[in-house]
Amino acid sequence: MTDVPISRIRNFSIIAHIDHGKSTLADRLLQKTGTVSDRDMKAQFLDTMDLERERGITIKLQAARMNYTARDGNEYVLNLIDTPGHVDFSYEVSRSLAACEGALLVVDASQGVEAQTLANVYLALENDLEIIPVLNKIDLPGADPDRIKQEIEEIVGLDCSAAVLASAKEGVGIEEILESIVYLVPPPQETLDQPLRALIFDSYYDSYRGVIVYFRVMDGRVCQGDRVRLMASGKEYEIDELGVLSPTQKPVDELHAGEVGYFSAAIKAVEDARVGDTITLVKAPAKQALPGYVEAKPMVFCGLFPTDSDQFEDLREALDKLRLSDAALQYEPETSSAMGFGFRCGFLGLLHMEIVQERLEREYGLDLITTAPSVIYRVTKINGEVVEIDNPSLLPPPQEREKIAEPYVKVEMITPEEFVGPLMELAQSRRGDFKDMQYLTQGRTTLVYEIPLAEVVSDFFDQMKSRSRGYASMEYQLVGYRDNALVRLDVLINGDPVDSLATIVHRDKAYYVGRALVEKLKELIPRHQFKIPLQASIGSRVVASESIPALRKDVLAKCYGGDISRKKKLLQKQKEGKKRLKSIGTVDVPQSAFMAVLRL
Ligand SMILES: Nc1nc2c(ncn2[C@@H]2O[C@H](COP(=O)(O)OP(=O)(O)OP(=O)(O)O)[C@@H](O)[C@H]2O)c(=O)[nH]1
Repeated sequence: MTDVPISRIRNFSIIAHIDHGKSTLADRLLQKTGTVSDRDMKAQFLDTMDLERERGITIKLQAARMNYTARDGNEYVLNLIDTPGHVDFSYEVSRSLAACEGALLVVDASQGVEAQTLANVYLALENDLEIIPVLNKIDLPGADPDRIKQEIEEIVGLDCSAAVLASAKEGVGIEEILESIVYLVPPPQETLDQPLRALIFDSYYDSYRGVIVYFRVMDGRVCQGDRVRLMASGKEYEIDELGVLSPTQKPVDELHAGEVGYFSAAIKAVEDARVGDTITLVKAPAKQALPGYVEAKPMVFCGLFPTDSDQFEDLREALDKLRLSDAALQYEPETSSAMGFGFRCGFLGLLHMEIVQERLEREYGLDLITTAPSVIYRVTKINGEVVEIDNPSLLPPPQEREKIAEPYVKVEMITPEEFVGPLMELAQSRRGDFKDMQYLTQGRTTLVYEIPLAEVVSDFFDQMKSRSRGYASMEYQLVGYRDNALVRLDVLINGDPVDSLATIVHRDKAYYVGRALVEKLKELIPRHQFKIPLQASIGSRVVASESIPALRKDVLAKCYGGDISRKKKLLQKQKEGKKRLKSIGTVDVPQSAFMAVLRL
């Protein structure tokens, strides 16, 4: 593949808000360049994971190499590097953008700029990319490209005179987009003579070949069979297979500066070849790694417990396997007096957490109880020691604590004007500090707040969507830690403290949260044959209490008459209903109770 001159290579990615048409556009580009024949065109080629397709979101980024003969008669190689569309994965987005010289900014011409779009445009600008605005969905009756152009110019400060009007669905404007990429996106730099440096922008685990690493060669060249070193991990490997993605894997002998490809090298787990790491040659190593490598750090934690304690080892195996393909997933064994043996797991964010839970249940057939998500608190003890706590039940007792700090995020929301009131109310009810408000075009507004992360990881996103009837979008980033008057709220069921229901809350909200929590639990825990007291307490002080009255439930009561098979069916049904219950002392508590604290 080295016959491609660097001047004819273009590396680009697509930035878009969810549903603005990124995948549809990528499909069209692959079709138009003949990279994928129409016959092979599976809808949305770039999203391969089942889960992604079902949820319609892009989680893992991938790449595709296209050959395009431009109007100037020359043949170009266009590498499309896909980016994940969710804030949890913004580090991966930034690395894939670092592998490009340009980006298509796809905006739905009937909807306009959204928070996610903005966040990714800023990442692209930080990486000095040439940005080409594309106004998609111009076939829609509500499309108003001129207004959206103006909006992009005002908000992003991007010249939209060369913006392309397109309909990915109907194949309009596709050639213009390809021509813009050729003419506007700069070619990679000529750095063939320098020692090899290649940037890993993605990797995935293949059970037969080990980890497959996707990379962009920044300097020098790499050949099949070369011995390479990953500069951050320090590990060395011999390349088994080197190739390009067209878009399926196709082996080649060599890749040089500017090119995008993959290699496999019997790498056992993705954590050995992390996104952002630099590949160099063992025999002629580069002096300095490429900038920007960071190890992804989990922000959200929760406990995962098998409903059936016999499944503990299965859960461990499943987590070990998932970890091979997900370097950001962290876990360690946790023992809870209420839930037994399980794992405390760390995730990049809420979506990441949901994806992992769903995969564990779906792909590994596990039946799990999940505790409410928590963040990392920084506790300064009286003796001056600072400890980080990701599990409320491990908070040192009050007499040992001097102060507790919690992480804050800057939340940026974009919303139609009429929802500004409800959204401000929401942010304030979540202890948010107002920072900024700006009017955009056409009655839309940006709202900026600093809010404790703990308040955002509960159902903030869902609330924002429901209060804005789905129209608002948001984005957040960590801004640091702040001391607050925080306390641990314990929950006692039938007199037993349930460690997995403990939460850390602001002192001013403790009474309210405690009250709401016991009321919710009363609703969620089924009646038993005895009365169950429910209490919320701070230390030994009970702040709220309720009780679930006793009930004698005889499912066979309705079944007078002697139909034995019907009786059996009812008993079986009752047994099934008991799955996903956890016995706390003598009380069966359903999964929903552990998440109750989220929905207060
Ligand atoms: N009318 C119209 N619909 C389009 C156009 N492009 C995409 N769509 C539709 O918009 C929806 C979202 O398109 P996708 O391509 O999945 O959007 P996406 O940006 O890839 O979404 P994520 O993968 O979730 O980030 C789909 O139902 C598409 O059929 C277009 O030009 N016109």
